[in-house]
Amino acid sequence: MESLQVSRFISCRSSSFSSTTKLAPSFRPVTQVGVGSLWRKPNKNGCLVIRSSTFVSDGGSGGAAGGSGSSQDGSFAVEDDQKKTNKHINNKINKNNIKNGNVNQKNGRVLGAERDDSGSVIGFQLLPHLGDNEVSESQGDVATQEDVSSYEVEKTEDTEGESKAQTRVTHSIVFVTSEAAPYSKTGGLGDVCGSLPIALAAHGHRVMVVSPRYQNGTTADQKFANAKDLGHCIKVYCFGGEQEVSFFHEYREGVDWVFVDHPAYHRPGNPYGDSNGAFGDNQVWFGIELGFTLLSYAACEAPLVLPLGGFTYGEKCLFLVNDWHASLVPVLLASKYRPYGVYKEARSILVIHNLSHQGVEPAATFKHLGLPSQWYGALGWVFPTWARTHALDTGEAVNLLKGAVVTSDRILTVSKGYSWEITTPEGGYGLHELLTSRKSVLDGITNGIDVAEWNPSTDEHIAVPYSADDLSGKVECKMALQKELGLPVRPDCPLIGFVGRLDYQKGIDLIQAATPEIMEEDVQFVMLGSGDPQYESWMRVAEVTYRDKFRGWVGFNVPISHRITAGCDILLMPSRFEPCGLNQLYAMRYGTIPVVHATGGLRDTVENFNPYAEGGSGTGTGWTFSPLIKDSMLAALRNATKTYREYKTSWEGLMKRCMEKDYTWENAATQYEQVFEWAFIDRPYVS
Ligand SMILES: Nc1ncnc2c1ncn2[C@@H]1O[C@H](COP(=O)(O)OP(=O)(O)O[C@H]2O[C@H](CO)[C@@H](O)[C@H](O)[C@H]2O)[C@@H](O)[C@H]1O
Repeated sequence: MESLQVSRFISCRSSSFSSTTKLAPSFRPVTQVGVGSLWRKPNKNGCLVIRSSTFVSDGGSGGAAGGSGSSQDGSFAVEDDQKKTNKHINNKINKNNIKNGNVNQKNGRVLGAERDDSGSVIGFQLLPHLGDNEVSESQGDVATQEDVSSYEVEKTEDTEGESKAQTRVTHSIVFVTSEAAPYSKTGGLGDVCGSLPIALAAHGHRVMVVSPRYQNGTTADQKFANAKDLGHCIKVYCFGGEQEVSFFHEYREGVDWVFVDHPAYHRPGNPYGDSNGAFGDNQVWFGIELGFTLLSYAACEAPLVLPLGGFTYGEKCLFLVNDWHASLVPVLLASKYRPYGVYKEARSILVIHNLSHQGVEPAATFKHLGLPSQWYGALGWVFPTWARTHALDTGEAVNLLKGAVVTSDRILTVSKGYSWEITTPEGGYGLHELLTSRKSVLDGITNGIDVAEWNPSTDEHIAVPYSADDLSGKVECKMALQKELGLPVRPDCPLIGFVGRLDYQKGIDLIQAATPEIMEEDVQFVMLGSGDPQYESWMRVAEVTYRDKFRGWVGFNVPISHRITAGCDILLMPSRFEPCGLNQLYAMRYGTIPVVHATGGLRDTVENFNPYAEGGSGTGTGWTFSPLIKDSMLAALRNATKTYREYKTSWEGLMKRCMEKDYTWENAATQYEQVFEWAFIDRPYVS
């Protein structure tokens, strides 16, 4: 089971549930979430009551899922309150329509909300009917966004130069992720969840990102300094007890960054492990399952209970569920919300950044997740016989990612190539048949990059700025890097780089095997990475062995990653599989030529160099090699270094073509929007 990076032997705790729904007496509002957790709002007595009367209890454990029979308790109060709220909003909109001369509201459309500087909604834009240019404005009370349809008017010019209004549907989007740059990035997932939300917000969507508030006692804690405690708690019943979770919030670049706070996120190390390795593997620390279970629960409640900028996101939202850490979200929607009339119109999209991590736990973990027992099948997973530890091992497990595969409305991967690979036995890590069964809702969208952060003409981390029009600064960046790393300063010597996690996925073993032969050439090689201690040690040894040619920087260092990207001539990525890959995109933007294994997103984004095309001026942006063996990698590297040395004009053409590629998030965000539309056209997959 080396390739399937799952842990199988995590200790479990007992669970108890409660459907207590009373508002805590303290100032901090506390919402309790257990079996039967539903959207609720205070009734006249200040109690939080839930819609289905069956679920209202006065505390204690054992609240069971039941039918939706009526009673004389608070459930009707909620419905009444809800109707009143809607009526109030409708009245408000009508009044403003009349005030603004738009009396024909019946045929009208409510457009996007208007916000003040802090992000609070201060009014809604109304359009009398689709295609009409007239837009009136209203000042409304705060409300949930679902109370209004979300449309935006864009003024565009048609071919005759006349301006005309177009409508664009906007959504309330909730990203759920274990990491987001700049707060908690450890890899590409953090990059994507730090940038895509901003790009979507710029398109007019209301966007929230829910991720943990990690505190590990280092200066990294400061990254959360601007996030303020919202003073709102929820209680979740899982892992054998009542877990109190609170929320912090920062509004930045048009996005609501919501951080879930709980002691499970307060410990040394990164989100997935400490110096002893990944938490799941060392069997010592169990907080990772608890932490990510709470993340999903909190993310489901956040749109309902957090009045961000004055009003909640409401039920009609779109959850973007990133990887296994957030995979309980669609399961919770299907098992604990929709059966009771909540989130009926919400949709969820599973975004797979890396299928090799699935969140697989012993079957006994299921009872700690707080899910109704009949939902075991959604998560249940059986290891193939060869992967079992002994003759009596039944191989039974729960697989969180599988839960999302079978309950989310759509599935996305981060490149088209990878979306196909995961439906094959080689790339599907045991889920290929399930993924194939959902092929009609499976798409791939290539990641974008943050072109502001990764811009060689403005990058503050590099020695000298440069651009495709003036490449002179690049060689100075190279010399500065050689100097900084204590390598001989040789501007003409090909400098090869690697940046990334030191992981089986990234083909470090191949680099290790090929290094003696690479070092026979007149080249220099720089590696930056952290991860598997075995590879970290090897890098240290290689640095000593090849003192004038090799540098291995062990650690996670963003400024150095920029300097390597700018200073190297060639970036090596022999990834075993690569869902998208960001470093080759950064490299291309910096005129650093990628040499990559032809897999997944690498094959989609790097075009093999053809010196004879276009009448000899050449096409392509790098070298792709296959199969993944040492000799084919070495051959590709030799082609690259030979071109660098002997065909300067071709090399410059390669650099310029790379630098002119468009990998902005703008492009990707537009494709995401198309998938959002498809998600809302279909009925919820599990309703
Ligand atoms: N030691 C170090 N110091 C500084 N920076 C470092 C670093 N190690 C890695 N990084 C940075 O972390 C990011 C890694 O991104 P990748 O896309 O290459 O890989 P990752 O496998 O983490 O992501 C997964 O998710 C992403 C996003 O979808 C997919 O592109 C990818 O294929 C998939 O495996 C880059 O920004 C890189 O510069």
